[in-house]
Amino acid sequence: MKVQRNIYLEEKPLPEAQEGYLDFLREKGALKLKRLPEKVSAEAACGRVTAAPVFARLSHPHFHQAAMDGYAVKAALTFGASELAPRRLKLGVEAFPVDTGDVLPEGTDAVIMVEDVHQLGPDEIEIIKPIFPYQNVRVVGEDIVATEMIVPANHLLRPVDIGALLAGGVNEVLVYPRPRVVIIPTGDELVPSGTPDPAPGRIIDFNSPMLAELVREWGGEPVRYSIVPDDIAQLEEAVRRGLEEGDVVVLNAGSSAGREDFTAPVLRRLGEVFAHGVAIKPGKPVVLGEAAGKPVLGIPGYPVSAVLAAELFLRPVLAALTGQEVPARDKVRAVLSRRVVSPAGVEEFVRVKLGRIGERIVATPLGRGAGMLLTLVRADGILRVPRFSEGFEAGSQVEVELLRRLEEIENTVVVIGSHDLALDIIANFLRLLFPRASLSSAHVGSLGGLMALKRGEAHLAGTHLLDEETGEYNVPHIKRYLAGVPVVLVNLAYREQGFIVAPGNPKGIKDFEDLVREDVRLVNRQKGAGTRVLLDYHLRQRGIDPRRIQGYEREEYTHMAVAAAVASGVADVGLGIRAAALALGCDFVPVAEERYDLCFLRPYWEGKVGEWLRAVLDHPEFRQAVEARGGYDLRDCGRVLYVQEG
Ligand SMILES: Nc1nc2c(c(=O)[nH]1)N[C@H]1C(S)=C(S)[C@@H](COP(=O)(O)OP(=O)(O)OC[C@H]3O[C@@H](n4cnc5c(N)ncnc54)[C@H](O)[C@@H]3O)O[C@H]1N2
Ligand code: MOO
Repeated sequence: MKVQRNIYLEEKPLPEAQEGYLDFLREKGALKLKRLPEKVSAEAACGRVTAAPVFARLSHPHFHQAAMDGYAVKAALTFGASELAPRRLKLGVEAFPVDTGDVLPEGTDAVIMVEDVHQLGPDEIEIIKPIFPYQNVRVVGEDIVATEMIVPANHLLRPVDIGALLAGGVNEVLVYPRPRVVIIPTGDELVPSGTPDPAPGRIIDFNSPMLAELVREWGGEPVRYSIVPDDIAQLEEAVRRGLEEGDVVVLNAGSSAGREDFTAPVLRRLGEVFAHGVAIKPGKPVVLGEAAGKPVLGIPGYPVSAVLAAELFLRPVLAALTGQEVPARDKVRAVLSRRVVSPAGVEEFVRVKLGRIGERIVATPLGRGAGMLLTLVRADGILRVPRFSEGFEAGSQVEVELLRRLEEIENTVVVIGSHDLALDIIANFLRLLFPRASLSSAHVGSLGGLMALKRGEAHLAGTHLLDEETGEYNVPHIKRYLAGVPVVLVNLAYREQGFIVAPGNPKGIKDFEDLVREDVRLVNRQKGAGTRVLLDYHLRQRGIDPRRIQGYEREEYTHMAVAAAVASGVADVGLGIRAAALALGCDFVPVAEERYDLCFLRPYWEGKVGEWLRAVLDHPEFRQAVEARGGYDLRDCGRVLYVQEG
């Protein structure tokens, strides 16, 4: 393949970029470590990769060993023994007591198990069947024969390998040095991780520690440099030093097209750029190059892009430097719960949550932003949308690469619906009480949750939907939207809803009438959210036209997002729960008590999911933890409020 150079923010297809980069590095002699293999003690060699085959120095066992407790004998003496003609053997002359692992005494070649022997007296035993030569004996080299190869070159040493090396008398082993990866964080805005309260505009350098741990996980030795400002001369200096000290140099950020994105220019000065820009999302502006015979990579700054680009490009380089290949991830077939639209022309990596609902594994896409690291923390798998696809429809069968073991996914409780802080507390107690269980929650509003139940995409939904006609919570909506679906409705809590306002309530907001004031900006919840229904209900009762409210169109998906908008001054008021206001230091003006319930699909309430959740809801410490958040009343927590037949 012809190597293309110096193309600025091109969009190389992924397979071409991955294979092409390794070919490019190979041609440049940059896929070979410049440091020589080193000898390390076998005991400390786990996780290292052998640079040469390892041959046994000793046999194991290295002497004939008794394999059983009993008497060592010369087998020939026992031939012909039977019940009718028992054979007597003189102790210390013909038979010698031995224990498992003992050296076989001179002149003997078999061991009679102690169970097969009659002790006739202190000096004599009797047997009633013969024994064959080498029966119950571990002969020299039974396990390992001296000179035999224990492991080949390019072998990643595991605990069993270490055992075998030591058994074979090999105490030192020649391994590749761990590829030393110099990580250079760049950017004027960065402050070192651990900085307690970064000023606005300052960003904690959390990528370097994260990339360092990935490097370690992939068998490399990370070397973290301190933050380099956006200055081309200083960056060049850092890269030069990195090329001297390291086997691979990774620059983190400055890879895109911004005014201060110097990675590619520096690399062009010191070496060669193979690609700048790959048709992937996230991770597009990755820079792949070489300088001084060593791989140099520019990893984008957004954290999800950084992890993905490192996985796709750095990991294979580290593997190749020690003769390894990157293991493929396991895959699972899943049904997509929501539509995924993706731009054609790039291969997109969509993070998904997975859960088993009945017969199917359901995949729910998580947030797509390249800066949303928590989505990667919560992801169970990655759905790849191919380059020339525009995405997948809801309900389609897709293949998902697993980030967690399938067993964990089988034990995941899937909650979809309205957001409540108590769900996080449930997740925590679930883990404490049942270590193999976990809870995954997606926030799509109360109505969205009921619809997800109807489609069989969750075990349960969190819901607080007020019926405007009857003033009753949840049951009328369940009858309307889940007719014919067997469900069990269980109370989680009553909670206070009210106005979340800035500390001290500077705008003096007391009632819904205040929302139409000119100096008041609202932050709203999305349509279908129970809190939105509550707001609209009160507005209608008072005959207030929502169009008169500033910010009515501005929608957020969680109570915490509403509180954050108020706390940051983007809005003056939002309707939400007291706990969210307290959590972000806002003030709270209560307006209503509402009922927040959990609606289970009945088979899951009756199965292990219900068993787990009943244990959590009944747990006194769980109740205390929820009440401590403020604004919750758990008087009916765990009570079944409504059962619907199928
Ligand atoms: N005009 C264009 N702008 C951008 C493009 C583009 O193609 N044209 N690509 C976008 C994409 S996609 C990505 S990804 C980013 C990549 O940006 P850079 O690699 O140049 O990184 P920065 O701009 O310096 O930072 C982006 C972002 O990441 C944060 N960051 C950087 N380093 C760290 C670190 N060590 N720890 C934590 N966070 C870090 C940084 O503060 C920014 O928020 O460019 C888009 N723009
Ligand atoms: O492609 Mo960038 O890497 O999405 O955020």
